Parts: sequence; structure tokens; C-alpha cells
Amino acid sequence: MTTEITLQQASLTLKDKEVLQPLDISLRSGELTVLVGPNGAGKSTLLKLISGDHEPDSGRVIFDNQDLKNWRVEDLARRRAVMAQSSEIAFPFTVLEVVRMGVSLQANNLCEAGEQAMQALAQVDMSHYADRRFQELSGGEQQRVQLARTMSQVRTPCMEDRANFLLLDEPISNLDIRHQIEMLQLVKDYTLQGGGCLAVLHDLNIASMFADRLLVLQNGKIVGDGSPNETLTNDLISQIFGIQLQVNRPPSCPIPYILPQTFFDASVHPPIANSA
Ligand SMILES: Nc1ncnc2c1ncn2[C@@H]1O[C@H](COP(=O)(O)OP(=O)(O)OP(=O)(O)O)[C@@H](O)[C@H]1O
Repeated sequence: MTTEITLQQASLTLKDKEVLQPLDISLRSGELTVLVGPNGAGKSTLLKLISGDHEPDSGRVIFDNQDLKNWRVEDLARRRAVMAQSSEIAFPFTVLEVVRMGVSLQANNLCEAGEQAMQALAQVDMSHYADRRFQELSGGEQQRVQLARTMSQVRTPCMEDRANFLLLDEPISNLDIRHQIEMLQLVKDYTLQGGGCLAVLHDLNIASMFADRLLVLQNGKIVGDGSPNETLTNDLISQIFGIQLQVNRPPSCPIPYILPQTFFDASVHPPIANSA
């Protein structure tokens, strides 16, 4: 059975600005939904609305058939986990302790929590730093640990017929290409096992590679919703990002990939001088 997070005419105004116009969206478990859009479009705000950090001014957010505002905080924390865009950790916790914060909601005892935290660290290629202070890690390393913590919080993608959800705000923004792909594959596997995920990403090519469904947000409004093949069109993405972009669909490539139009301009790539 599919578990859903549904927005029904949910809108939000912050400091006199209508950041999210009334939105009707259903996020389904079992697929990776990626949210893209220009800076300031309202992506993080939408994620906060879905996670319960913001309450809508009008309309409703429903998680698993129940209005989000009626969920008990502890119950919600076991069913969906949130990775914020920036999450500083003020105290000198070790890497293992940070991940255990997520694990502790699911584990039955301390020993199990320790083992699960180590497994989660191995998945993000960070076991070797388990005893290091989190604050001493690089930006990318911190991001991988935060992803491990978040995924540990809702470790089992699906229990009986009810799915859990990951809500990730730019989870790979600090990662090198290898780790971007490995981390998104982890998330994708989570959805393949029945879990749900909404991830905000800026890289359209990575989004194209991994998304089952792409939501395109502009000025607090959904202007595109479908597979990457359906939503990534020259007109739509050039218009929303305000730069001429070209969506390429070579027969040998199963997904569209995007390059700026300037890449094809002769002025940017002058012919290589003949040194002979
Ligand atoms: N707490 C707040 N108070 C007032 N305005 C806010 C608040 N949070 C966000 N905004 C405004 O809402 C708009 C959307 O912000 P949001 O962070 O959701 O955008 P975003 O799409 O995630 O952008 P980015 O890609 O830059 O991360 C912005 O104009 C921002 O200034």
C-alpha cells in the first residue's frame, strides 16, 4: 500500500510575502521525488511545511491520512526524518554520537543503537571517523554524517504496509561527484524498498539521473510535475532559471541532460590554434 503526504490548498505567507501559493501535491512512497527551482522559489519553505516546521495559513497537510497538526511529535519523528539545508551541532559530539541521536528513536537498547549507528556510518563511508568530533569534519563529511543520522531515524523504509519518509533539503550540496552519486543511490534504494522521499536538489543532471518524479517550483507555485523526461524541457527550465539552457536527449542516453546554451556558442569555445 502507498503511504502519502498530501497538501490540500496549503499556502504560507511569511513577513507579508506569499512564499507558497495554495498548493495541491501528493507525495507517494515508493518513489524518489525531487524538488527543483531557482533560489528563493520556496523549496525549503515547502519542505518545512511538509515536515511540520511551518503550519499552513490556509489548507492542510496530511500525512498517512491524518492532519499533520494532529500527529504527536514522537510518533511523527518515527515516521519521517528531516535533513535541513544547514544543521549546525553546537556541542562537541562525536560522529557516532550524532548518528546515535537518529538511531535512538528506533533501537531497542543501547547495544543495538551502537551497532545500527556504525552500520549507518559505513553506508555513508564514514566509519573511520566514528570517534572524531563532528565539528572537526569537512563540510562534505558533515553532510554524509547528517544523512546517516537522518536515514537512521527512519531506518526501516516500510513497516507492515506503512511507509516512512525522508525529507532532504540539498543533501548532497557539499559532496564530490562520487559521494553525490553514492548518497543518492542510498536514498533511491530506500524508496525502492517502499520508503518515500522528497529531496531538494539544485543539480538538474543529478536530478534527471535519480528522480522518479520531478516537481518544479517557481514563486511558490508548482509549474512542472512529472518524470524528468516530461518536465525537463528547454522552454520550462530556461524560463524558470532565466538563462538559456539546452536539454539534450541523445539516443544512447536514457535520461535527458542539460547544458547551458552558451556552451554551444563558438565564442565560448574558439577553435584550438594549430601549433604546427
Ligand atoms: N522565516 C522567513 N521569514 C521571511 N521570509 C522568509 C523566511 N524564510 C524564507 N523566506 C523567504 O521566502 C522565500 C523562499 O525561501 P526558501 O528558503 O524557501 O527558498 P528556496 O527555494 O529554498 O531557495 P534556495 O534555493 O536559495 O535555498 C525567500 O524569498 C525567502 O527570503
